[in-house]
Amino acid sequence: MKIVGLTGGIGSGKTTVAKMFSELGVPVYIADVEAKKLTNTSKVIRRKLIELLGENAYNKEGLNRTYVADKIFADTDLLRAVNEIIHPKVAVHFKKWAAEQKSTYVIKEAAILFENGGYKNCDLVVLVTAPKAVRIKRVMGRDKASKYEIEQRMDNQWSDEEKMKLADIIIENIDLEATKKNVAEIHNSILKKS
Ligand SMILES: CC(C)(COP(=O)(O)OP(=O)(O)OC[C@H]1O[C@@H](n2cnc3c(N)ncnc32)[C@H](O)[C@@H]1O)[C@@H](O)C(=O)NCCC(=O)NCCS
Ligand SMILES: Nc1ncnc2c1ncn2[C@@H]1O[C@H](COP(=O)(O)OP(=O)(O)OP(=O)(O)O)[C@@H](O)[C@H]1O
Repeated sequence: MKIVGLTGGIGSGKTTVAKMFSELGVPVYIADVEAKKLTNTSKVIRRKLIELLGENAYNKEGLNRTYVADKIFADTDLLRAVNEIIHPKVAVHFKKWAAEQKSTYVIKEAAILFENGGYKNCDLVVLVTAPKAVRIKRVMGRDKASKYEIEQRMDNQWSDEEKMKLADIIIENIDLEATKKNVAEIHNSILKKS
């Protein structure tokens, strides 16, 4: 079974694209969603995050996302330390999940697949791109986040130019219908080569 990585910067549309693969019957693993679940279910992660960020890292609902985001996206060392706590656990969880799937290939969607080296465990990497200004507008519409908060996250992610050097396939996600057609073609091509 092949592992196809799917990545892209904040607001590029990778979750939208992941959904299109899912609609074609491909099992999709959304690393961000699973990472969030693990921050609330893993006692080890909880203990380490509290050690690193203080008691406020958690509240009654679980991970205090606003508090954590404010801290880590303004401090590269803290962000790296948080990634080092969470990402190895996600990698183990993904491996287990992938082993249970019965399909020619699976999609692993992750925002920072290149940045954390996760792409090395993929047979193929699909990169979703869109101009920065478009991405900012999309996320402002989706999350009610400020331009500053979005740019802070972008600064902690590689640029599209850097990612393009390592990607196998690039989807420029502007027009949704064109993207859907592109996804269907990529899907057929992966199936044909398998
Ligand atoms: C830091 C947290 C609490 C912020 O939560 P919040 O609801 O504000 O943002 P959300 O999770 O929806 O993320 C929105 C986007 O921010 C960017 N982003 C999130 N985490 C990271 C990261 N570690 N490094 C760079 N960019 C990131 C991504 O583009 C992501 O899609 C949350 O992202 C989290 O729990 N992160 C840990 C899991 C993780 O590392 N996920 C990212 C890739 S697997
Ligand atoms: N081609 C498109 N045209 C218009 N809106 C789009 C397009 N693609 C995605 N969107 C919208 O833009 C927003 C961001 O898309 P999506 O959540 O898929 O991005 P993402 O790359 O997963 O972002 P993040 O890294 O923040 O999780 C969503 O509200 C989505 O509906």
